[in-house]
Amino acid sequence: MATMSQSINFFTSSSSSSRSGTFAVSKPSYSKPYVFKMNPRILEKFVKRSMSVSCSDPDSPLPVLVSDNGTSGGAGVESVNVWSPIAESSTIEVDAVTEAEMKENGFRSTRRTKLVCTIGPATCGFEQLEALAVGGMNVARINMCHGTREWHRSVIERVRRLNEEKGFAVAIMMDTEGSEIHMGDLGGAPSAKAEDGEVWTFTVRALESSLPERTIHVNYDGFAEDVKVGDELLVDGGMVRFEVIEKIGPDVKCRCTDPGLLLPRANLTSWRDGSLVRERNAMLPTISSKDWLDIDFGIAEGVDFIAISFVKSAEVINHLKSYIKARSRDSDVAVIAKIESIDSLKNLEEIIQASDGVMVARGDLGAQIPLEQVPSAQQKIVQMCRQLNTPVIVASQLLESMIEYPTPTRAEVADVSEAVRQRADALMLSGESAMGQYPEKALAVLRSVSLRIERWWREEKRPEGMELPDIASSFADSISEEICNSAAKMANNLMVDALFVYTKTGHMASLLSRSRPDCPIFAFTTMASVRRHLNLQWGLIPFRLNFSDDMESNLNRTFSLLKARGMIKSGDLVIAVSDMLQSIQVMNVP
Ligand SMILES: Nc1ncnc2c1ncn2[C@@H]1O[C@H](COP(=O)(O)OP(=O)(O)OP(=O)(O)O)[C@@H](O)[C@H]1O
Ligand SMILES: CC(=O)C(=O)O
Ligand SMILES: [K+]
Ligand SMILES: [Mg+2]
Repeated sequence: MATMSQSINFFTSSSSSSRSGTFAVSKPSYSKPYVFKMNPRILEKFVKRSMSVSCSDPDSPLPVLVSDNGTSGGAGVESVNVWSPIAESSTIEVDAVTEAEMKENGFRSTRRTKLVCTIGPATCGFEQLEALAVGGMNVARINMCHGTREWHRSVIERVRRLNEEKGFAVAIMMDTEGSEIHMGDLGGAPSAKAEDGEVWTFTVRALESSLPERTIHVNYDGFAEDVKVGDELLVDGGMVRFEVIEKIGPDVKCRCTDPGLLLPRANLTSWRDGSLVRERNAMLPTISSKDWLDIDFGIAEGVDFIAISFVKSAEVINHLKSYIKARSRDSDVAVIAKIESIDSLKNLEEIIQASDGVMVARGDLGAQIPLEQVPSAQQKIVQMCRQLNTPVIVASQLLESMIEYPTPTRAEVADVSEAVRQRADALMLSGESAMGQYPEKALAVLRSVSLRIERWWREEKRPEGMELPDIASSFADSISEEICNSAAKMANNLMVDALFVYTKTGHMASLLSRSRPDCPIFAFTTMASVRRHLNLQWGLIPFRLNFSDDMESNLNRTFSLLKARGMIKSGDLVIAVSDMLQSIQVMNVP
């Protein structure tokens, strides 16, 4: 350790409410601030005189007590910058990766598109999760179709620990299984190959012992009654195809017409005369009894998002939202509607209105509508979500080949680019990160393609071309909406460096994000859970910060905190808005 010779500067602020005698210290190379405690009387004196103190004296008046790694510092510690003479709970929280990125490349070039990773056997260890967080994962998704309760709990626990220990704000999304019709788990085999012309039996029979050869269990009891001879049976939306040739009680004999690999629990759909068969299977509940148990589990574990598979109407979303409220009054679990059925496309607007977020679940969607209709459906959903201010995730097969290979195909890169160009809030990895061979590489591809396309968009100064309708439902909301629309427009016209928003609920931040401004949006919020929710939304850099109703002092404090950590500099032009004050402030960082 270097000997101590540099000075400590106190940045005082008029509103410093808690001169409790604890203040935080940071040095650029430490990811976490050091926290020192000192005699409140002495601190008060420093604060009053706004003075610089030299710590070179071993008998310095600073009785330094603790640092973040538990060792006690003291007069012998390395030189440090004291950036806030206030309680440690009032420091600013942002993850080390964002901070480092902002310092290195400037915050203008931070990534705007958010990234969701499905966690599975390839990524469930603590180090693997950390590598994903470092690689830019904003949301970790667990799919209740796979894995045990204990497994899910351990993943949630590790993500939580990662956030606590490393300062990330990775949100957790729990995805329900839904009443989809799928195959059994192939008796433990990782896959099975179906060859052209082979006859396979799909059965609803409860099989006690191991499965006979070329026999697949189907989870839906009505399967054998719903299908007819001549129907086409699609596995995973057409990865493998069969023709139904005979029905014998609970057994359905099928001949393979398109060979391929059958994966455990793969989804099944049947088609008749070019359309999806909708018999009794259309009556299955959106939320099954197993899903309700999983939802209870998710609420109890405090996940940030619950994604509902095969949503048909807004009703189920509203039903779940009131259930969540009833279960836990101050729960803020957000509900994501997965658009992956024909019915959801019919009721798209009401579903988007009712939901806190939407997922374009192209995997199953492509099994329910002809594949060539998926791109236009995606574009329509993304646009409508933006208009109604609902965050939207584009999911499935973005980099499918990277499950096996370390580089993506050109077509996959073009697909990712298109989703970024449509300005979706987030992109999602499924098998690529859950069970693929190159999860980190796949994430790196999403990251670099997003950054490149976003920059291209800004450099080309592409006109927005989207009218944003008024969405406010009250006069107060209208004011917020007008302020955010105008602030975003001003930010573009004045070419400001950043938008700042101080928001307790996150609503103002989402309204700014909706405008997709050229500059990044620094969203300051008091609650860690709001910070995690904002991590799903386009262009937001969420910070946790305790702030007051006094905007002037909030701004001064934020400037000091961010300047001291090298995240902004004097002269940067900023526009600030807040929940508390109905105004737009434009200023240079002092
Ligand atoms: N928890 C898990 N345990 C084991 N394998 C998993 C797990 N999560 C995902 N996988 C594997 O990764 C693949 C892709 O994951 P993904 O979540 O996209 O599932 P999916 O089965 O395609 O269903 P969905 O339509 O719900 O997305 C799965 O088919 C499965 O093989
Ligand atoms: C993600 C998902 O559920 C799908 O694409 O079907
Ligand atoms: K699912
Ligand atoms: Mg699906």
